[in-house]
Formats: sequence, structure tokens, C-alpha cells
Amino acid sequence: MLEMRAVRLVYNEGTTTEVVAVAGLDITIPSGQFVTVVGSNGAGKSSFIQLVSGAVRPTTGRVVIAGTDVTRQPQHRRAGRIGRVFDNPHAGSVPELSIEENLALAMARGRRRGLRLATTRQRREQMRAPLANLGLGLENRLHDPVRLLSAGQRQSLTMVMASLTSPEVLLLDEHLAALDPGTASRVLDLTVGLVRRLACTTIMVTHNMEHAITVGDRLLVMSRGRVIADFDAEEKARLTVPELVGHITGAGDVVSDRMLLEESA
Ligand SMILES: Nc1ncnc2c1ncn2[C@@H]1O[C@H](COP(=O)(O)OP(=O)(O)OP(=O)(O)O)[C@@H](O)[C@H]1O
Repeated sequence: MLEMRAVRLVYNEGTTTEVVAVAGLDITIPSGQFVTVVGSNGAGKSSFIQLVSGAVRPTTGRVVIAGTDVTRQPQHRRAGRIGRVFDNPHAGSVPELSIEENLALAMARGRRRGLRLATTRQRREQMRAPLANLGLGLENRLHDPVRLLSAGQRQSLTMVMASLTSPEVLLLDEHLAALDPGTASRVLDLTVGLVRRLACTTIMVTHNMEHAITVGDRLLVMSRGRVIADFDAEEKARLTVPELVGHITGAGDVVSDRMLLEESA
């Protein structure tokens, strides 16, 4: 279970540039639930993800993962429990290292022994299986540097890397945003399969209203640092894209061209 208790995140507090990024989050996400999150630019979606990962600390409030209060725990201490995939396909892997070395790094993440790049035959087999599941042939390119991969291949690899530590929580921050529609759809299918296999608590931020509705068990709409709508699986199944857009505009927020373009795609 993931709990956010009265969480506020204020940047530059008490100055003329003060920004309330998160204005009060009180959310309980049961273990294994797959939550999608939408909202306009600046609604606080990435801040929510960063508060869970430990990239930022709340100004006030508490973050609890599986009963452990992690509010003051630094990011590296929770790294082994949390998988994270960013919007930038280049952010999740090291371009000059091979696929195998990147996977070895991911496996070492969060372990006390530190990083060990040497690979054993057993470990290589452990890496090959999830790569083969992608259906992209990457299992036969273990020695290729990651810089040779396309954006979709890199994002798929990052997904596999995030899954290798069997995370309790998987954080996906607009991880399909930089991909063309066809590739995004394939990586989304991969995401759904991976989340099902890992059975981990998952938060997926997306600007794609269709994805937000069709994927996962719950949908949160954020506006100005708060959750303004919370749809369970049944409500989500009945929700239409125009209704969802209506929730965002109804809060006085602007729906970006990107959201509308993808809505009509
Ligand atoms: N490091 C920072 N310093 C100051 N303000 C910040 C910082 N990071 C985020 N903010 C502000 O906090 C608010 C919430 O930002 P956040 O990135 O969480 O929104 P978002 O919903 O993810 O937006 P987008 O869809 O545009 O990525 C915004 O007003 C943003 O400008």
C-alpha cells in the first residue's frame, strides 16, 4: 500500500517566486493497483511521482510505502523498491554501455554490494528472458551499445530495467510522450503486460486521455496540486474522453493541444 498523508510541496517558500506544486494530497493506493493520472500542465503530476520516488521531500505531510514512513528517506535508500521510467527515452539508460551492461546496472541498483558490471552466464540468462518477451530481438543484441537503439527500443529496455528489481512501486512519468503513436501503443501493451506480471503498485502519468481511461484500475485527475476527481475501475469504464476533458476544463484548467490532438487521433 502507498499512502500520501496531507502532503504539501512548496518551492521557494516565503519568497516572491513561491510555487505550491502540491497543495494537499491524501491518497491511499492499495498494493498492486494500477493508477493513471491526468491533469493540465503544472497540475502537480510529476511532483506527485517525485514525492513517491524521493527525488523531492514534502514540505509537510507523510509518504508511507508498505507501512514504512519514507518521508525523510533519501531517494537512493528506496531505489531498490521503486522502478521509474521517465518521459525522455534517453534518460533511463547509459548510451555508451551495452544492453547487457545497462541491465547489469539495473540489477545492481538498490543492492548494498554496489555496482558490479561483470556478468555471469546465469545472470545473462536472467536478462535474456524479459528481453525476448519484448519481441524486439534485443536479446540477440546484448553487446550493442544502447545508443544504437531507437527511442521505442530504448524505452522498452528501460521498462525491462525498471522491472528487474521486482519493484513494489512502478512510476511511469509520461513514458510514452516522446514516441510516435504506433510505438507508443506497442510500449503501452508492454507496460500493461509487465505491470500484470510484476503485480506492483503502478502510477502512470499520461497526457493521453484515451490511455488514461482504458489502462489501469483507477484514474486520478489533478489540478493545482490537488486530486479533483478519483474514478474507480467501474466509473472509469463508463467515462468518455470528452467527459474527462470536461473535468479538467471544468476546474478552470487549459487542456493542451497535445491532449486534444491525441484525443482525436
Ligand atoms: N524545481 C522547481 N522549482 C520551482 N517550481 C517548480 C519546480 N518543479 C516544479 N515546479 C512547479 O510546480 C508546479 C507543478 O509542477 P509539475 O511538474 O509537478 O506539474 P505537471 O503536472 O507534471 O506538469 P507538466 O504536465 O507540464 O509536466 C508547476 O507550477 C511547476 O512550475
